[in-house]
Amino acid sequence: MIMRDLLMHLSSAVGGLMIILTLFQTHFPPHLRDLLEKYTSKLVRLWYPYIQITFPEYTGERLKKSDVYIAIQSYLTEKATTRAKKLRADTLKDSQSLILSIDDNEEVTDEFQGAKLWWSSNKIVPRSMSMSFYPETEERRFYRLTFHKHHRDLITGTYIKHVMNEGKTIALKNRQRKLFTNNPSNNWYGYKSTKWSHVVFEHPATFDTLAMEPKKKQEVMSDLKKFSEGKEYYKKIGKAWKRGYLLYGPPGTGKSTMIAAMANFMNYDVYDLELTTVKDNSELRKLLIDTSSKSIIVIEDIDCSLDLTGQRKKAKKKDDDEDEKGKGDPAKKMKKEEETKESKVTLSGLLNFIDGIWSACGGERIIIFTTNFVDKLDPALIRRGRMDKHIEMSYCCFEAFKVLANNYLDVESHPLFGTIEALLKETNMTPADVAENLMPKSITETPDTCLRSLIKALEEAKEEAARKKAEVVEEAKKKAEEEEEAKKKAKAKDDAKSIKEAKENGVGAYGKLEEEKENVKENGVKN
Ligand SMILES: Nc1ncnc2c1ncn2[C@@H]1O[C@H](COP(=O)(O)OP(=O)(O)OP(=O)(O)O)[C@@H](O)[C@H]1O
Repeated sequence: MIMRDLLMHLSSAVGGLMIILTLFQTHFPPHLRDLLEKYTSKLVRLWYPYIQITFPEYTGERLKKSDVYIAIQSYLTEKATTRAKKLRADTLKDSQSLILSIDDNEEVTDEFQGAKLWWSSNKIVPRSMSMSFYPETEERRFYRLTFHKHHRDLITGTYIKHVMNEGKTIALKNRQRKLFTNNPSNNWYGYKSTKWSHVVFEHPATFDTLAMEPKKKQEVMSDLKKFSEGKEYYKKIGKAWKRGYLLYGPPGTGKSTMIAAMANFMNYDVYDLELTTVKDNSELRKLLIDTSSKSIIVIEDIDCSLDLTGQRKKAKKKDDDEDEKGKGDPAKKMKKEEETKESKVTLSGLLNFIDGIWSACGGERIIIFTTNFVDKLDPALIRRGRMDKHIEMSYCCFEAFKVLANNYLDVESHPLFGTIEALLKETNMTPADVAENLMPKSITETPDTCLRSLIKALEEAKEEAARKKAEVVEEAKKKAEEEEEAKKKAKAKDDAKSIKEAKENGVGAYGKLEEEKENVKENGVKN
Protein backbone atom coordinates (compact mmCIF):
# COMPACT_ATOMS: atom_id res chain seq x y z
CA MET A 1 0.00 0.00 0.00
CA ILE A 2 2.73 2.44 1.08
CA MET A 3 4.79 1.42 -1.92
CA ARG A 4 1.91 2.06 -4.31
CA ASP A 5 1.34 5.54 -2.80
CA LEU A 6 4.98 6.30 -3.12
CA LEU A 7 5.01 5.28 -6.78
CA MET A 8 1.90 7.36 -7.44
CA HIS A 9 3.52 10.44 -5.84
CA LEU A 10 6.69 9.84 -7.76
CA SER A 11 4.94 9.48 -11.10
CA SER A 12 2.90 12.63 -10.54
CA ALA A 13 6.08 14.47 -9.53
CA VAL A 14 7.86 13.28 -12.69
CA GLY A 15 4.82 14.26 -14.74
CA GLY A 16 4.84 17.73 -13.19
CA LEU A 17 8.57 18.07 -13.82
CA MET A 18 8.11 17.11 -17.45
CA ILE A 19 5.45 19.76 -17.91
CA ILE A 20 7.67 22.38 -16.30
CA LEU A 21 10.56 21.30 -18.51
CA THR A 22 8.43 21.52 -21.67
CA LEU A 23 7.09 24.95 -20.67
CA PHE A 24 10.63 26.02 -19.88
CA GLN A 25 11.96 24.85 -23.25
CA THR A 26 9.14 26.32 -25.33
CA HIS A 27 8.35 29.58 -23.55
CA PHE A 28 11.68 30.69 -22.12
CA PRO A 29 13.87 32.73 -24.46
CA PRO A 30 17.25 31.03 -25.16
CA HIS A 31 19.37 33.70 -23.43
CA LEU A 32 17.30 33.35 -20.23
CA ARG A 33 17.62 29.58 -20.47
CA ASP A 34 21.45 29.85 -20.76
CA LEU A 35 21.51 32.21 -17.80
CA LEU A 36 19.44 29.84 -15.69
CA GLU A 37 21.60 26.87 -16.67
CA LYS A 38 24.72 28.84 -15.76
CA TYR A 39 23.48 29.70 -12.26
CA THR A 40 22.09 26.20 -11.65
CA SER A 41 25.47 24.64 -12.46
CA LYS A 42 27.16 27.23 -10.18
CA LEU A 43 24.83 26.16 -7.39
CA VAL A 44 25.51 22.51 -8.04
CA ARG A 45 29.27 23.08 -8.01
CA LEU A 46 29.02 24.47 -4.46
CA TRP A 47 28.29 21.04 -3.02
CA TYR A 48 29.45 18.77 -5.88
CA PRO A 49 32.87 17.35 -4.79
CA TYR A 50 34.00 16.25 -8.25
CA ILE A 51 36.15 17.95 -10.86
CA GLN A 52 35.67 17.43 -14.56
CA ILE A 53 38.10 17.98 -17.44
CA THR A 54 37.00 17.79 -21.05
CA PHE A 55 39.23 16.87 -23.97
CA PRO A 56 37.69 17.88 -27.32
CA GLU A 57 38.34 15.85 -30.46
CA TYR A 58 39.39 18.79 -32.59
CA THR A 59 41.55 21.74 -31.75
CA GLY A 60 41.70 25.22 -33.21
CA GLU A 61 39.87 25.49 -36.49
CA ARG A 62 38.72 21.89 -36.20
CA LEU A 63 40.99 20.92 -39.02
CA LYS A 64 43.33 18.80 -37.01
CA LYS A 65 42.36 16.05 -34.64
CA SER A 66 43.80 16.75 -31.23
CA ASP A 67 46.86 14.66 -30.33
CA VAL A 68 45.63 14.55 -26.75
CA TYR A 69 42.26 13.13 -27.85
CA ILE A 70 44.02 10.47 -29.97
CA ALA A 71 46.30 9.54 -27.08
CA ILE A 72 43.30 9.19 -24.71
CA GLN A 73 41.46 7.11 -27.29
CA SER A 74 44.43 4.74 -27.51
CA TYR A 75 44.84 4.70 -23.74
CA LEU A 76 41.18 3.84 -23.21
CA THR A 77 41.16 1.10 -25.87
CA GLU A 78 42.32 -1.60 -23.49
CA LYS A 79 40.02 -0.45 -20.69
CA ALA A 80 37.11 -0.17 -23.09
CA THR A 81 37.67 -3.70 -24.39
CA THR A 82 37.62 -5.22 -20.94
CA ARG A 83 35.19 -2.96 -19.07
CA ALA A 84 32.76 -1.00 -21.27
CA LYS A 85 29.42 -2.43 -22.35
CA LYS A 86 29.00 -0.20 -25.39
CA LEU A 87 31.99 -0.07 -27.70
CA ARG A 88 32.79 1.78 -30.87
CA ALA A 89 34.96 0.16 -33.56
CA ASP A 90 37.17 2.47 -35.55
CA THR A 91 40.39 2.56 -37.53
CA LEU A 92 42.67 5.40 -36.67
CA LYS A 93 44.77 7.03 -39.37
CA ASP A 94 47.96 5.02 -39.87
CA SER A 95 46.82 2.32 -37.49
CA GLN A 96 47.22 -1.26 -38.55
CA SER A 97 44.53 -2.68 -36.30
CA LEU A 98 40.94 -1.99 -35.32
CA ILE A 99 40.60 0.43 -32.42
CA LEU A 100 37.84 -0.28 -29.91
CA SER A 101 36.87 2.75 -27.90
CA ILE A 102 34.04 3.55 -25.53
CA ASP A 103 30.85 4.52 -27.28
CA ASP A 104 28.98 7.79 -26.78
CA ASN A 105 27.65 8.35 -23.27
CA GLU A 106 29.43 5.24 -22.05
CA GLU A 107 31.72 5.39 -19.03
CA VAL A 108 34.74 3.42 -17.86
CA THR A 109 36.54 3.64 -14.56
CA ASP A 110 40.25 3.82 -14.03
CA GLU A 111 42.47 3.76 -10.95
CA PHE A 112 45.74 5.59 -10.45
CA GLN A 113 47.81 5.50 -7.25
CA GLY A 114 44.72 4.81 -5.18
CA ALA A 115 42.54 7.46 -6.86
CA LYS A 116 39.41 6.44 -8.71
CA LEU A 117 38.54 8.20 -11.96
CA TRP A 118 35.80 8.05 -14.55
CA TRP A 119 36.21 8.53 -18.27
CA SER A 120 33.19 9.12 -20.46
CA SER A 121 32.83 9.69 -24.17
CA ASN A 122 30.33 12.37 -25.16
CA LYS A 123 29.14 14.27 -28.13
CA ILE A 124 27.27 17.51 -28.67
CA VAL A 125 24.97 17.75 -31.64
CA PRO A 126 24.30 21.40 -32.51
CA ARG A 127 20.70 22.58 -31.99
CA SER A 128 20.31 23.71 -35.59
CA MET A 129 21.92 21.58 -38.27
CA SER A 130 23.64 23.80 -40.77
CA MET A 131 24.43 22.76 -44.33
CA SER A 132 27.96 21.51 -44.64
CA PHE A 133 30.08 19.53 -47.02
CA TYR A 134 31.48 17.72 -44.02
CA PRO A 135 28.44 16.76 -41.93
CA GLU A 136 30.42 14.50 -39.64
CA THR A 137 32.35 17.48 -38.31
CA GLU A 138 29.13 19.01 -36.99
CA GLU A 139 29.15 16.63 -34.06
CA ARG A 140 31.56 17.68 -31.40
CA ARG A 141 32.99 14.74 -29.58
CA PHE A 142 34.96 14.95 -26.39
CA TYR A 143 36.21 12.82 -23.54
CA ARG A 144 35.34 13.85 -20.03
CA LEU A 145 37.45 12.90 -17.04
CA THR A 146 35.81 13.06 -13.61
CA PHE A 147 37.64 12.71 -10.30
CA HIS A 148 37.33 13.78 -6.66
CA LYS A 149 38.72 17.20 -5.82
CA HIS A 150 41.05 15.59 -3.25
CA HIS A 151 43.07 14.16 -6.16
CA ARG A 152 43.37 17.41 -8.08
CA ASP A 153 47.19 17.63 -7.87
CA LEU A 154 47.76 13.97 -8.58
CA ILE A 155 45.51 13.99 -11.64
CA THR A 156 46.55 17.28 -13.16
CA GLY A 157 50.21 16.81 -12.30
CA THR A 158 50.92 13.15 -12.91
CA TYR A 159 47.96 11.16 -14.17
CA ILE A 160 47.29 13.11 -17.36
CA LYS A 161 50.97 12.92 -18.30
CA HIS A 162 50.82 9.17 -17.65
CA VAL A 163 47.75 8.82 -19.90
CA MET A 164 49.46 10.79 -22.67
CA ASN A 165 52.65 8.71 -22.53
CA GLU A 166 50.81 5.39 -22.32
CA GLY A 167 48.41 6.40 -25.09
CA LYS A 168 51.23 7.51 -27.38
CA THR A 169 53.11 4.27 -26.77
CA ILE A 170 50.01 2.20 -27.57
CA ALA A 171 49.31 4.29 -30.68
CA LEU A 172 52.91 3.89 -31.83
CA LYS A 173 52.71 0.15 -31.34
CA ASN A 174 49.49 -0.06 -33.32
CA ARG A 175 50.42 2.36 -36.06
CA GLN A 176 51.16 1.25 -39.56
CA ARG A 177 54.84 1.80 -40.09
CA LYS A 178 56.18 3.30 -43.28
CA LEU A 179 59.10 2.95 -45.59
CA PHE A 180 60.00 6.33 -47.07
CA THR A 181 62.12 7.06 -50.13
CA ASN A 182 63.23 10.55 -51.12
CA ASN A 183 61.67 12.24 -54.16
CA PRO A 184 63.75 14.19 -56.64
CA SER A 185 63.55 17.89 -55.84
CA ASN A 186 61.27 18.72 -58.81
CA ASN A 187 58.50 16.93 -56.85
CA TRP A 188 58.98 19.16 -53.83
CA TYR A 189 56.88 22.06 -54.93
CA GLY A 190 53.33 22.67 -56.09
CA TYR A 191 50.13 20.83 -55.32
CA LYS A 192 50.60 17.76 -53.13
CA SER A 193 54.33 18.34 -52.96
CA THR A 194 56.31 15.94 -50.84
CA LYS A 195 59.95 15.36 -50.20
CA TRP A 196 59.37 11.73 -49.29
CA SER A 197 57.10 9.06 -50.79
CA HIS A 198 56.07 6.16 -48.64
CA VAL A 199 54.68 2.67 -48.73
CA VAL A 200 53.60 0.51 -45.81
CA PHE A 201 56.60 -1.09 -44.16
CA GLU A 202 55.89 -4.78 -43.79
CA HIS A 203 59.26 -6.50 -43.84
CA PRO A 204 58.99 -9.82 -41.98
CA ALA A 205 62.62 -9.92 -40.76
CA THR A 206 63.13 -10.03 -37.02
CA PHE A 207 66.10 -10.71 -34.79
CA ASP A 208 64.73 -14.24 -34.39
CA THR A 209 65.01 -14.89 -38.12
CA LEU A 210 68.31 -13.05 -38.56
CA ALA A 211 71.20 -15.44 -39.01
CA MET A 212 74.07 -14.12 -36.95
CA GLU A 213 76.37 -15.15 -34.17
CA PRO A 214 74.07 -15.15 -31.09
CA LYS A 215 76.43 -13.11 -28.90
CA LYS A 216 76.76 -10.40 -31.53
CA LYS A 217 73.03 -10.36 -32.13
CA GLN A 218 72.32 -10.01 -28.41
CA GLU A 219 74.79 -7.16 -28.22
CA VAL A 220 73.00 -5.24 -30.99
CA MET A 221 69.60 -5.83 -29.40
CA SER A 222 70.80 -4.63 -25.98
CA ASP A 223 72.35 -1.57 -27.58
CA LEU A 224 69.09 -0.69 -29.32
CA LYS A 225 67.07 -1.26 -26.18
CA LYS A 226 69.39 0.93 -24.15
CA PHE A 227 69.09 3.63 -26.79
CA SER A 228 65.29 3.52 -26.85
CA GLU A 229 65.17 3.88 -23.06
CA GLY A 230 67.86 6.55 -22.99
CA LYS A 231 65.86 9.76 -23.34
CA GLU A 232 66.77 11.05 -19.87
CA TYR A 233 70.34 9.81 -20.12
CA TYR A 234 70.98 11.63 -23.39
CA LYS A 235 69.45 14.75 -21.88
CA LYS A 236 71.67 14.44 -18.83
CA ILE A 237 74.89 14.12 -20.81
CA GLY A 238 73.83 16.92 -23.18
CA LYS A 239 73.86 14.82 -26.35
CA ALA A 240 71.19 14.58 -29.03
CA TRP A 241 69.11 11.44 -28.76
CA LYS A 242 70.53 9.75 -31.83
CA ARG A 243 72.72 6.79 -32.64
CA GLY A 244 74.75 5.89 -35.67
CA TYR A 245 75.44 2.36 -36.89
CA LEU A 246 77.83 1.26 -39.60
CA LEU A 247 76.97 -2.13 -41.08
CA TYR A 248 79.74 -3.57 -43.19
CA GLY A 249 80.43 -6.87 -44.85
CA PRO A 250 80.31 -8.63 -48.22
CA PRO A 251 77.10 -8.60 -50.29
CA GLY A 252 74.50 -11.08 -49.09
CA THR A 253 75.57 -11.16 -45.45
CA GLY A 254 72.31 -9.59 -44.27
CA LYS A 255 72.91 -5.86 -43.93
CA SER A 256 69.49 -4.92 -45.33
CA THR A 257 67.88 -7.77 -43.38
CA MET A 258 69.48 -6.43 -40.21
CA ILE A 259 68.02 -2.96 -40.86
CA ALA A 260 64.53 -4.44 -41.27
CA ALA A 261 64.96 -6.47 -38.07
CA MET A 262 66.10 -3.31 -36.24
CA ALA A 263 63.08 -1.35 -37.49
CA ASN A 264 60.70 -4.09 -36.40
CA PHE A 265 62.40 -4.42 -33.04
CA MET A 266 62.26 -0.68 -32.38
CA ASN A 267 58.88 -0.13 -34.04
CA TYR A 268 60.39 2.67 -36.12
CA ASP A 269 59.71 4.00 -39.61
CA VAL A 270 62.47 3.64 -42.18
CA TYR A 271 63.76 6.46 -44.40
CA ASP A 272 65.77 5.02 -47.27
CA LEU A 273 67.87 7.94 -48.41
CA GLU A 274 69.13 7.68 -51.99
CA LEU A 275 71.99 10.15 -51.93
CA THR A 276 72.63 10.05 -55.68
CA THR A 277 69.35 11.86 -56.34
CA VAL A 278 70.04 14.59 -53.80
CA LYS A 279 71.26 17.68 -55.62
CA ASP A 280 73.32 19.33 -52.93
CA ASN A 281 73.97 19.75 -49.24
CA SER A 282 71.10 22.16 -48.77
CA GLU A 283 68.65 19.62 -50.24
CA LEU A 284 70.09 16.98 -47.96
CA ARG A 285 69.48 19.23 -44.97
CA LYS A 286 65.85 19.84 -45.97
CA LEU A 287 65.23 16.15 -46.48
CA LEU A 288 66.65 15.14 -43.17
CA ILE A 289 64.86 17.81 -41.22
CA ASP A 290 61.66 16.48 -42.76
CA THR A 291 62.11 13.05 -41.15
CA SER A 292 60.08 12.17 -38.10
CA SER A 293 61.14 11.00 -34.70
CA LYS A 294 61.31 7.25 -34.00
CA SER A 295 62.83 6.51 -37.33
CA ILE A 296 65.83 4.89 -38.95
CA ILE A 297 67.54 6.83 -41.72
CA VAL A 298 69.43 4.50 -44.01
CA ILE A 299 72.12 5.32 -46.54
CA GLU A 300 72.96 2.06 -48.27
CA ASP A 301 76.27 1.41 -50.00
CA ILE A 302 77.65 4.74 -48.86
CA ASP A 303 80.89 4.10 -50.75
CA CYS A 304 78.98 3.87 -54.05
CA SER A 305 76.45 6.64 -53.37
CA LEU A 306 79.02 9.35 -53.73
CA ASP A 307 82.70 9.88 -53.95
CA LEU A 308 82.64 10.56 -50.26
CA THR A 309 86.10 9.29 -49.67
CA GLY A 310 88.01 11.62 -51.89
CA GLN A 311 85.66 14.50 -52.53
CA ARG A 312 86.65 16.47 -49.50
CA LYS A 313 90.37 16.17 -50.14
CA LYS A 314 90.01 16.67 -53.90
CA ALA A 315 87.74 19.64 -53.44
CA LYS A 316 90.19 21.21 -51.08
CA LYS A 317 93.16 20.61 -53.37
CA LYS A 318 91.20 21.96 -56.32
CA ASP A 319 90.23 25.03 -54.33
CA ASP A 320 93.85 25.68 -53.42
CA ASP A 321 95.04 25.24 -57.01
CA GLU A 322 92.30 27.46 -58.40
CA ASP A 323 93.01 30.11 -55.82
CA GLU A 324 96.64 30.02 -56.69
CA LYS A 325 96.19 30.09 -60.48
CA GLY A 326 93.16 32.24 -60.96
CA LYS A 327 93.54 34.90 -58.31
CA GLY A 328 91.38 37.82 -59.32
CA ASP A 329 90.36 36.25 -62.65
CA PRO A 330 86.59 36.95 -62.98
CA ALA A 331 86.02 34.21 -65.60
CA LYS A 332 87.60 31.60 -63.35
CA LYS A 333 85.65 32.91 -60.39
CA MET A 334 82.38 32.53 -62.29
CA LYS A 335 83.28 29.03 -63.43
CA LYS A 336 84.09 28.10 -59.86
CA GLU A 337 80.78 29.47 -58.61
CA GLU A 338 78.97 27.49 -61.31
CA GLU A 339 80.74 24.31 -60.29
CA THR A 340 79.88 24.86 -56.65
CA LYS A 341 76.23 25.22 -57.61
CA GLU A 342 76.25 21.96 -59.53
CA SER A 343 78.15 20.00 -56.91
CA LYS A 344 76.42 17.08 -55.28
CA VAL A 345 76.34 16.19 -51.62
CA THR A 346 79.80 16.27 -50.14
CA LEU A 347 81.31 14.40 -47.27
CA SER A 348 81.62 17.60 -45.28
CA GLY A 349 77.92 18.31 -45.94
CA LEU A 350 77.01 14.95 -44.56
CA LEU A 351 79.33 15.32 -41.59
CA ASN A 352 78.00 18.78 -40.83
CA PHE A 353 74.52 17.40 -40.85
CA ILE A 354 75.30 14.46 -38.57
CA ASP A 355 77.11 16.67 -36.08
CA GLY A 356 75.12 19.85 -36.40
CA ILE A 357 71.57 20.33 -37.55
CA TRP A 358 70.47 16.82 -36.90
CA SER A 359 71.62 17.10 -33.30
CA ALA A 360 69.66 20.30 -32.95
CA CYS A 361 66.40 18.87 -34.28
CA GLY A 362 66.55 16.26 -31.51
CA GLY A 363 64.17 13.33 -31.42
CA GLU A 364 64.75 9.63 -31.33
CA ARG A 365 66.60 8.82 -34.53
CA ILE A 366 69.01 6.20 -35.77
CA ILE A 367 71.21 6.64 -38.81
CA ILE A 368 72.66 3.62 -40.55
CA PHE A 369 75.34 3.49 -43.23
CA THR A 370 76.03 0.26 -45.04
CA THR A 371 79.06 -0.61 -47.11
CA ASN A 372 80.71 -3.62 -48.68
CA PHE A 373 84.11 -1.96 -48.44
CA VAL A 374 84.72 -0.45 -45.03
CA ASP A 375 88.39 0.29 -45.85
CA LYS A 376 87.36 2.62 -48.64
CA LEU A 377 85.55 5.03 -46.32
CA ASP A 378 87.01 8.24 -45.04
CA PRO A 379 87.83 7.69 -41.34
CA ALA A 380 86.15 11.03 -40.54
CA LEU A 381 82.81 9.60 -41.61
CA ILE A 382 82.91 6.53 -39.46
CA ARG A 383 84.72 7.71 -36.39
CA ARG A 384 83.05 6.84 -33.08
CA GLY A 385 80.63 9.52 -32.06
CA ARG A 386 79.31 9.73 -35.60
CA MET A 387 78.94 6.02 -36.21
CA ASP A 388 78.69 4.86 -32.62
CA LYS A 389 78.63 1.17 -33.38
CA HIS A 390 80.37 -0.72 -36.15
CA ILE A 391 78.74 -4.07 -36.90
CA GLU A 392 80.48 -6.56 -39.11
CA MET A 393 78.11 -8.78 -41.06
CA SER A 394 80.20 -11.82 -41.81
CA TYR A 395 80.04 -15.09 -43.71
CA CYS A 396 77.73 -17.75 -42.37
CA CYS A 397 78.91 -19.46 -39.19
CA PHE A 398 77.37 -22.63 -37.80
CA GLU A 399 75.17 -20.75 -35.30
CA ALA A 400 73.82 -18.56 -38.10
CA PHE A 401 73.23 -21.65 -40.24
CA LYS A 402 71.13 -23.18 -37.45
CA VAL A 403 68.86 -20.12 -37.50
CA LEU A 404 68.45 -20.44 -41.27
CA ALA A 405 67.79 -24.21 -41.05
CA ASN A 406 65.09 -23.49 -38.50
CA ASN A 407 63.61 -20.67 -40.63
CA TYR A 408 63.64 -22.51 -43.93
CA LEU A 409 63.21 -26.17 -42.96
CA ASP A 410 61.85 -26.15 -39.40
CA VAL A 411 64.81 -28.30 -38.43
CA GLU A 412 66.63 -27.75 -35.15
CA SER A 413 69.06 -30.66 -35.37
CA HIS A 414 69.98 -33.25 -37.96
CA PRO A 415 72.71 -35.89 -38.42
CA LEU A 416 74.09 -33.84 -41.35
CA PHE A 417 74.69 -30.79 -39.15
CA GLY A 418 78.16 -32.07 -38.15
CA THR A 419 79.33 -32.20 -41.79
CA ILE A 420 77.89 -28.76 -42.44
CA GLU A 421 79.59 -27.31 -39.36
CA ALA A 422 82.97 -28.62 -40.50
CA LEU A 423 82.47 -27.33 -44.05
CA LEU A 424 81.36 -23.89 -42.88
CA LYS A 425 84.60 -23.57 -40.91
CA GLU A 426 86.58 -24.23 -44.08
CA THR A 427 84.49 -22.21 -46.53
CA ASN A 428 83.25 -18.66 -46.83
CA MET A 429 79.60 -18.73 -47.83
CA THR A 430 77.20 -15.85 -47.27
CA PRO A 431 73.94 -16.40 -45.37
CA ALA A 432 72.16 -15.42 -48.61
CA ASP A 433 73.80 -18.35 -50.45
CA VAL A 434 73.18 -20.74 -47.56
CA ALA A 435 69.52 -19.66 -47.49
CA GLU A 436 69.21 -20.13 -51.24
CA ASN A 437 70.51 -23.69 -50.97
CA LEU A 438 68.26 -24.49 -48.03
CA MET A 439 65.09 -23.32 -49.72
CA PRO A 440 63.10 -26.29 -51.08
CA LYS A 441 62.76 -25.93 -54.85
CA SER A 442 59.84 -28.34 -55.24
CA ILE A 443 57.31 -30.08 -53.01
CA THR A 444 59.24 -33.34 -53.31
CA GLU A 445 62.25 -31.83 -51.54
CA THR A 446 62.66 -32.80 -47.90
CA PRO A 447 64.90 -31.23 -45.24
CA ASP A 448 67.32 -34.06 -45.87
CA THR A 449 67.63 -33.33 -49.61
CA CYS A 450 67.94 -29.60 -48.94
CA LEU A 451 70.74 -30.15 -46.43
CA ARG A 452 72.50 -32.43 -48.89
CA SER A 453 72.26 -29.83 -51.62
CA LEU A 454 73.81 -27.32 -49.20
CA ILE A 455 76.64 -29.75 -48.46
CA LYS A 456 77.21 -30.16 -52.20
CA ALA A 457 77.28 -26.39 -52.66
CA LEU A 458 79.68 -26.00 -49.73
CA GLU A 459 82.00 -28.64 -51.12
CA GLU A 460 81.97 -26.97 -54.52
CA ALA A 461 82.64 -23.62 -52.88
CA LYS A 462 85.53 -25.18 -50.94
CA GLU A 463 87.04 -26.64 -54.12
CA GLU A 464 86.57 -23.38 -55.93
CA ALA A 465 88.24 -21.51 -53.06
CA ALA A 466 91.14 -24.00 -53.03
CA ARG A 467 91.52 -23.64 -56.81
CA LYS A 468 91.48 -19.85 -56.53
CA LYS A 469 93.99 -19.97 -53.68
CA ALA A 470 96.31 -22.18 -55.73
CA GLU A 471 95.95 -19.78 -58.65
CA VAL A 472 96.80 -16.84 -56.41
CA VAL A 473 99.84 -18.65 -54.99
CA GLU A 474 100.97 -19.58 -58.52
CA GLU A 475 100.41 -16.02 -59.66
CA ALA A 476 102.37 -14.64 -56.67
CA LYS A 477 105.22 -17.10 -57.33
CA LYS A 478 105.36 -16.13 -60.98
CA LYS A 479 105.35 -12.48 -60.07
CA ALA A 480 108.14 -12.96 -57.52
CA GLU A 481 110.25 -14.82 -60.11
CA GLU A 482 109.64 -12.12 -62.67
CA GLU A 483 110.61 -9.47 -60.16
CA GLU A 484 113.81 -11.38 -59.29
CA GLU A 485 114.67 -11.67 -62.97
CA ALA A 486 113.95 -7.99 -63.50
CA LYS A 487 116.15 -7.10 -60.52
CA LYS A 488 119.01 -9.19 -61.87
CA LYS A 489 118.69 -7.57 -65.28
CA ALA A 490 118.61 -4.11 -63.74
CA LYS A 491 121.73 -4.87 -61.69
CA ALA A 492 123.64 -6.15 -64.70
CA LYS A 493 122.58 -3.06 -66.61
CA ASP A 494 123.67 -0.81 -63.74
CA ASP A 495 127.05 -2.56 -63.52
CA ALA A 496 127.64 -2.19 -67.25
CA LYS A 497 126.65 1.45 -67.03
CA SER A 498 129.06 2.13 -64.13
CA ILE A 499 131.94 0.47 -65.97
CA LYS A 500 131.20 2.52 -69.03
CA GLU A 501 131.05 5.73 -67.04
CA ALA A 502 134.26 4.94 -65.20
CA LYS A 503 135.97 4.28 -68.51
CA GLU A 504 134.74 7.50 -69.97
CA ASN A 505 135.77 9.60 -66.99
CA GLY A 506 139.05 7.75 -66.52
CA VAL A 507 138.82 8.20 -62.81
CA GLY A 508 138.57 5.84 -59.93
CA ALA A 509 140.34 2.61 -59.20
CA TYR A 510 139.11 0.93 -62.34
CA GLY A 511 140.32 3.76 -64.50
CA LYS A 512 143.72 3.74 -62.86
CA LEU A 513 144.05 0.00 -63.25
CA GLU A 514 143.19 0.16 -66.91
CA GLU A 515 145.73 3.00 -67.36
CA GLU A 516 148.42 0.94 -65.70
CA LYS A 517 147.63 -2.03 -67.92
CA GLU A 518 148.01 0.18 -70.96
CA ASN A 519 151.38 1.45 -69.69
CA VAL A 520 152.66 -2.04 -69.10
CA LYS A 521 151.57 -3.03 -72.54
CA GLU A 522 153.26 0.00 -74.09
CA ASN A 523 156.45 0.35 -71.96
CA GLY A 524 156.80 -3.17 -70.54
CA VAL A 525 157.33 -1.60 -67.10
CA LYS A 526 155.18 -0.74 -64.19
CA ASN A 527 155.20 2.93 -63.14
N1 LIG B 1 72.08 -12.78 -41.84
C1 LIG B 1 70.98 -13.17 -42.53
N2 LIG B 1 69.93 -13.69 -41.88
C2 LIG B 1 68.84 -14.07 -42.55
N3 LIG B 1 68.72 -13.99 -43.88
C3 LIG B 1 69.74 -13.48 -44.56
C4 LIG B 1 70.92 -13.04 -43.92
N4 LIG B 1 71.77 -12.60 -44.84
C5 LIG B 1 71.16 -12.73 -46.01
N5 LIG B 1 69.95 -13.27 -45.86
C6 LIG B 1 69.00 -13.57 -46.96
O1 LIG B 1 69.62 -13.15 -48.16
C7 LIG B 1 68.90 -12.10 -48.80
C8 LIG B 1 69.85 -10.97 -49.16
O2 LIG B 1 70.38 -10.42 -47.98
P1 LIG B 1 70.57 -8.85 -47.73
O3 LIG B 1 69.98 -8.07 -48.83
O4 LIG B 1 70.12 -8.53 -46.36
O5 LIG B 1 72.15 -8.76 -47.82
P2 LIG B 1 73.04 -7.44 -47.90
O6 LIG B 1 74.24 -7.70 -47.05
O7 LIG B 1 72.24 -6.24 -47.59
O8 LIG B 1 73.46 -7.45 -49.41
P3 LIG B 1 73.90 -6.18 -50.31
O9 LIG B 1 75.21 -5.69 -49.75
O10 LIG B 1 74.06 -6.80 -51.66
O11 LIG B 1 72.81 -5.18 -50.24
C9 LIG B 1 67.85 -11.66 -47.82
O12 LIG B 1 66.64 -11.40 -48.43
C10 LIG B 1 67.72 -12.81 -46.85
O13 LIG B 1 66.70 -13.67 -47.30
